[in-house]
Amino acid sequence: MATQRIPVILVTGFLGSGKTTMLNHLMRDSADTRIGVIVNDFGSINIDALAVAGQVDSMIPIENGCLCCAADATEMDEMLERLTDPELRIDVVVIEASGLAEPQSMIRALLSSSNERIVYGGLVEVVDAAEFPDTRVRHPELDRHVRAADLIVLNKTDRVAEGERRGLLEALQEIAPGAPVVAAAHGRVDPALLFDHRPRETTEEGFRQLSFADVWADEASGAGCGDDSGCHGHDHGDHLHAAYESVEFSTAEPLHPRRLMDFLDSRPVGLYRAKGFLHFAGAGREWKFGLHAVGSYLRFQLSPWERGEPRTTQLVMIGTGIDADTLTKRLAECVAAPEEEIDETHMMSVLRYANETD
Ligand SMILES: Nc1nc2c(ncn2[C@@H]2O[C@H](COP(=O)(O)OP(=O)(O)OP(=O)(O)O)[C@@H](O)[C@H]2O)c(=O)[nH]1
Repeated sequence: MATQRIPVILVTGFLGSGKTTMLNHLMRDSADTRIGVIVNDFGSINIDALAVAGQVDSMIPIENGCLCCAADATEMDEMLERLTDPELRIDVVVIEASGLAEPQSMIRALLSSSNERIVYGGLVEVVDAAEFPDTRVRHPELDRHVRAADLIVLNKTDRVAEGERRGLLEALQEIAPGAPVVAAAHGRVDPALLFDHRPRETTEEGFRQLSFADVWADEASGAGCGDDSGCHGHDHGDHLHAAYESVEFSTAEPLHPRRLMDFLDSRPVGLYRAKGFLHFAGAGREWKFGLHAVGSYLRFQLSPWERGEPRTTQLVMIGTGIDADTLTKRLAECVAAPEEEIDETHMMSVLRYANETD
């Protein structure tokens, strides 16, 4: 009897669009499905892996670099080999790409995989409804990413008015005619949209998966990677991540809430994305503050520290033209001195941005 192949679904989308949030939702809503996850983060501290840990059946984190460039077919195969080990009984594999990944390169690596236990399950592109119009101006190549998608998730619709939402849906239809688009808030999409995906079939609605030939055609038009990193066709100049850099900061010393807020309020324009966990001194010390900044958006998600969990601050900042030394120095200045008195009023500016967990 032929064994069922395991679908491998790619989740892409620009920095902070809501990929991890959607992944966590899928985990929570698919208790009957065993999901294997590959999480790729841009930076050596894998915040996304920390954010989905504990909810998945098996996970391989990949840090420090972009999977779309690191992964030639062999490397991707090694990761999939581990996740599709029959003993793990995984039903579906989801790869969360970094927010700067090149979808076509990843599709190509999957389509050329020699792993006979898998089948390419399609590309889901998450679009940030609040940021997309501006991001698209800065990065016109995002249109190409949207066109590569088998399913487009217009996320964060809670952050835009009804008229804007309609305009965005129309814009996405124009970019990718016929592609299915689903509007969502907090990544809450029906898991059946992903797992019952049949991207190899063409339907009347024009739902169609990119073929290997399409991907190579994109290569020829300049959408792929350079040869020197296991990619083919041209250089990395037009990859989103070519223009971006990441800076990491960690410390076991607690932070002063007001100084940290001063830092965030005056963060450099080029610093588009910041994420991680914060450990504050004083009134906030019992809480772990998840930090998310996307463009001008800022949110903290509070959760209690787990028993025995080391209380540390771990931050990843991603942007263009950011100066690592300056950022590191400014963050080091946010560390609270032992003799400093920190009371509840110092926490007020932080708590204004606090949210319940998604
Ligand atoms: N208001 C609102 N916030 C959202 C929604 N989806 C995600 N967020 C928030 O947006 C921030 C970024 O979400 P993530 O899921 O980490 O985004 P990501 O695409 O995984 O980010 P990167 O991996 O850095 O590219 C977090 O603060 C989320 O809580 C949404 O639909 N509405």
